[in-house]
This record gives sequence, structure tokens and C-alpha cells, in this order.
Amino acid sequence: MTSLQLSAKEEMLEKFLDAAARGDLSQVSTLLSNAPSLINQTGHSGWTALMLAARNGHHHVAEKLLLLGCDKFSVNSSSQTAYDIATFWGHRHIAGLLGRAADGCGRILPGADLHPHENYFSRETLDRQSGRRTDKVWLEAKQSDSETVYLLFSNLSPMVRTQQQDGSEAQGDMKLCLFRFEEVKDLLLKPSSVTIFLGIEKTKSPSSSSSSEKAESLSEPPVWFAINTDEDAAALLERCREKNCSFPRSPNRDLLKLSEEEAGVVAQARSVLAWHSRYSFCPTCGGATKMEEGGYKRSCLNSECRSLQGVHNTCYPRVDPVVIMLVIHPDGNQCLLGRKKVFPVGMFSCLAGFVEPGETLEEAVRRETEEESGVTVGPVQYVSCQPWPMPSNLMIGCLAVAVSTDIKVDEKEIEEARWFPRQQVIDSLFRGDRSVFVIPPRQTIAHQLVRHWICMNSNL
Ligand SMILES: NC(=O)c1ccc[n+]([C@@H]2O[C@H](COP(=O)([O-])OP(=O)(O)OC[C@H]3O[C@@H](n4cnc5c(N)ncnc54)[C@H](O)[C@@H]3O)[C@@H](O)[C@H]2O)c1
Ligand SMILES: [Mg+2]
Ligand SMILES: [Mg+2]
Ligand SMILES: [Mg+2]
Ligand SMILES: [Zn+2]
Repeated sequence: MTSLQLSAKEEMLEKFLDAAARGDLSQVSTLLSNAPSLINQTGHSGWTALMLAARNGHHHVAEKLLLLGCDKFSVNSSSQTAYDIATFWGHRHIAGLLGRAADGCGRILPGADLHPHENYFSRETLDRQSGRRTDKVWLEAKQSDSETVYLLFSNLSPMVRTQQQDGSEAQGDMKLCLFRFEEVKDLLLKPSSVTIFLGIEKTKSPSSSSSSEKAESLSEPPVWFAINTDEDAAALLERCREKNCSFPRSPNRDLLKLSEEEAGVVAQARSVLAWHSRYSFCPTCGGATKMEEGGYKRSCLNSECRSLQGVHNTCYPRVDPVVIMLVIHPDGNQCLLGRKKVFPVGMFSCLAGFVEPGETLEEAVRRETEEESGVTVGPVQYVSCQPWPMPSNLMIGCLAVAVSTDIKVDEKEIEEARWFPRQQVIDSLFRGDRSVFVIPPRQTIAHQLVRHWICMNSNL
């Protein structure tokens, strides 16, 4: 492609985005009929036409873009969808349009917020195909298929390559190293390796595919597996043809640099691999176990073991539910955030805690808030959840309303907790002001809960 062609394309994109931002429906329609691929493209700011229409309150443009199949879930560099933007700028009619489920679910679940809140670590790019896990013949055939994709984990860390050499922390700076069967087949045979089936790549929407693409899509998309091995890490890195590869040492920080798609795959793979590494022996009798069902089951080898009678949850990968809550002051204008000693300087986050056996989510929110801050909580509302693969938590995000306001922290866990006025939260969240406090990164559900609260009532 020549630079002239490239600039003509760029010019057309600029025109298209500008028309969407101005609400010029006829120009948006004309440009799209000439170049349909413009629909999901972003400009320098990382904003799509839909985001610009949502920002400026152009309902008719947003409606047209949705009708033509644009992706309403894509996010800008601040992780905002068009829905977030419409809500933040107070364009409720557009937020309503974007939040509406196409199949009329709104009638069946009146009053429900049907806009799916997508958190980091939650995007599902693979179809897990759980039915295939018991098909040993199919799994074995797929393991040696030349199209199959392997992720390589060492000490539960995936091999990644870093794009930037300046130690940048930005999301997308890290990419997973992908391997083929030939490159890892020796590892599959090692008794100490654990190989799990992740799923099949999801196919793209068939609506716009040409006939040649349709023929191609008849063959099954690539299958993904993950291997965890205790082979020497330096020798493993030599297997990769890419430069700047490593196994990140600090998952809590480093795994936040992946793209949304790759983070979703890692959330699944790391949690299941961590379960295998922690549950080598049968929790019921202490006997040896064997892996089954593509890595989604471990069965005891002791034929007398009680875990073999009926269904035992010890045989399946564990998930630990954790409630995480943004507690709102009874005046509606302050929220409760706390800090642990281990947090980076100045950082305050939502309170959180493990759900205990025999406890509802609402009770867990009330108990943990009261334990950690001394504040009593009344109504609790679920917002969204986030898999947190360190090693296998499910963070259940809630808003809660306080009925008492005096703070008395549990010093064993929390160093300090405070009520933060809405304006201070806005300054930290949107203006990057670190003078009062620092909010956790946007990949955390804590950040998203705070953002949700601010956007919920904003009419700026
Ligand atoms: N993604 C986010 O935004 C975010 C924010 C805050 C916390 N988190 C995660 O939530 C998790 C729980 O939060 P917390 O530490 O405040 O919980 P918490 O307040 O319940 O306190 C943790 C303590 O509970 C005990 N405990 C009870 N059940 C446990 C279990 N199943 N596993 C481990 N420990 C258990 C341990 O003694 C542990 O030290 C942490 O692991 C943290 O990584 C994520
Ligand atoms: Mg806690
Ligand atoms: Mg606690
Ligand atoms: Mg607890
Ligand atoms: Zn057993």
C-alpha cells in the first residue's frame, strides 16, 4: 500500500469520526456504504464513531451504527465503552439504547441493568467446549494437530514477550508467547508437566464473511492448551523465536499488562493449573490422584476412597468467592475506601473479603465491612464480578449503603479507612490527581466499582 493510499484512508476515517461526533447522520451513512469497515475503527484518541456519538448525545447516529452491527463493547484507552461514555455525560436516552438487550430481555427482567459490565480477566475468547473434555480420542488428536496453540507456564507464570523496553506498565505491552505442537511435544511427555485443554477459538460473526471465508470457516478453528512445567525456565525461554521473552515474577502486577483477550485466557489457564499444583494428593484420603477430563477433574487412585462414591467437589477445580464492596455514606456523596499496609504509597481501595461457608453474599458484605471498618451496612446491590486468578478468586462486586458512619479499623488487616467525598474521587479517577489518594488500576474491579458509582449519578 502506498503512503498516498494510506493517507486517503486515514482522511476518510477522520471524516467519518467527525461526522459521528457532529451528529451528521447522512454523511455517516454515505461513508459507511462506501467503506463498511469504518464502523469499528478508532481514531488517534482510541474512540470509535459510536463512542463519539455517545459523547455528544447523537441518538440517531448511535442507533444507525448499532443497526449496522457495530461493536458496542469495544473500549477506549480508559476502558470505557460507549455505554460508559453516554452514562458519564448524562445522555440517558443513548445509555438506554446501548444497554438494551436485542432480544427483548428488558421485558422479562424489568428494572435489571442488562448492560454487561466487562471487567479485566473476564473476556471469553475461547469456547470452553466442556462436552469435549471426556472425548479422549478427540483431545489426543487435537494435541498433535499442527494448528493447535499451546501456552507455556513455568511456576504458574505464562511465557510472555514485552513490547516496550522502558519498563512501561501500560496494558497491551505484554503478549503471550504461542507455541505449536512440534515446539512442545517433548514437554507433553514429561510426567511432571500438566497439560490442560482450554477450548476452541470462537469464530467471528458470519454475517459479513465472503464465500471464501465461509468455506474456510467449515474447518474447525484452532484448539488451545496450556502446559505448566518445572523444567529450567531459562532453557524454556530458548524455545521461543521471539525476543524479550520472560516468565513474569509478580502476577498481581505483571498480568495486568495483557490485552483483554489474552487476560481472559490466562485467568482460566492459571486458575486451573494452580489447582493442579496445590491439589496433587486426594484431599479425602491423601492418596495419589490422576488428572482427567482435559484437566478439569482429578480422581483418587485409591479404589476404597470415599471421593469415588457419588460426586465430590474435591475432584473439581476450586473457585473462592470474595465480596468486594464500595460502601456509600448515608448522605450519598462519600464512599468508604481502605488501605492495607502492603498497598503502594497513597493507594486506597474497596474493602473485600472471602465469603464464608453458609453465608449469603449480602451477609458477607455486611460482615467484612463491619469487621474491617466498624461501619454497619444496610442494602447491598450486586454490580458485576471478576475472575482474579491469583490463584482462583471470583471477586463479586457490590455497592452497599452504610447505616452508620463511625470508622474503627481492624488493625490486623487495614491500616486506614476513610470516607472520601465524591469530588476527591472524581479528581483521582478522571484527572489523575494523586495528591489525596491513588485509586487502584483500571484492570481491578475495585476501580470499576468506584467508576460505576461516579458514573451512575453523574449528569455532567
Ligand atoms: N481485583 C480487585 O480489585 C481486588 C481488590 C481487593 C482484593 N482482591 C483480592 O481479594 C482477596 C481477598 O481479600 P482479603 O484479603 O481482603 O480477604 P479477607 O478480608 O477475608 O482477609 C483475608 C484473610 O482471610 C482468611 N481466609 C479466609 N478464607 C480464605 C481463602 N479461601 N483463601 C485465602 N484466605 C482466606 C486468611 O486468613 C486471609 O489472610 C485477596 O486475595 C485479593 O487478592 C482483589
Ligand atoms: Mg479484606
Ligand atoms: Mg476481612
Ligand atoms: Mg475474611
Ligand atoms: Zn482419596
